[in-house]
Amino acid sequence: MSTKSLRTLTREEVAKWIIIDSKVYDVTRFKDLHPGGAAVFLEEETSGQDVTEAFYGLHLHEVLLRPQYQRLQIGLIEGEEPQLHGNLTGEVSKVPYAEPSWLSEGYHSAYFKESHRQLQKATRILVDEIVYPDAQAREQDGKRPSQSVFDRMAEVNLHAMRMGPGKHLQGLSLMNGIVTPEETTATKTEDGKHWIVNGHKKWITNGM
Ligand code: HEM
Repeated sequence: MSTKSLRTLTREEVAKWIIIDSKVYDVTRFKDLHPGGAAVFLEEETSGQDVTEAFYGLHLHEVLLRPQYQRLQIGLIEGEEPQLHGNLTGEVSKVPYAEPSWLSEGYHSAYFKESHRQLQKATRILVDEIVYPDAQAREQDGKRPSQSVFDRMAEVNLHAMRMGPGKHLQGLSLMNGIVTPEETTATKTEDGKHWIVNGHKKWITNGM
């Protein structure tokens, strides 16, 4: 007979485990705190079962990424790999209408060029990697956003860009040089009758 000491489990305990995308969660203690009620975990088709479909029908993937729920995971089903991932860093969401149309696949815009896409992507990476994790952690401890987040935003001159176009952008490297601030000049012709405008006009009220 094997001498390996095994943990003794009650049938009730095992029934409190559920599988979501190959990950095993122990919801014994959590069940009474569950916003959707404890009853869902006691049903025959939930307790001890693979509830991936039911879970994703009622929750966002992000729920499982919250630290207090990550802690509920006690294991992984042998030989299986989780298949469902949230948004990858910097990627555009594939959820219909979750993104502005100019970012969606197959959409061509007369206004947005490659440089706009590069700026959008770099900004999203910064938000995904620096801003979002800090926001989640501050949500937990109730403290103010970390100074390091503001510093990283300032490094790429994000604060300056958020103030819109203007002189304050002159000479700055924006988002590590992805965007170059343009200077528009207006000089009078020699006869003083006309203006010569150099640069790009981005907005024309009433199209006039
Ligand atoms: C580890 C497992 C689970 C966790 C961490 C969890 C967490 C949560 C959270 C945080 C909410 C609040 C709403 C939200 O933020 O989305 C919620 C709501 C809910 N959950 Fe769960 N849940 C789990 C499993 C399940 C399962 C297996 C079912 C059913 C089969 C279920 C059914 C519901 C229902 C019915 C609601 C209420 C939805 C509403 O009011 O619109 N949950 N759950």
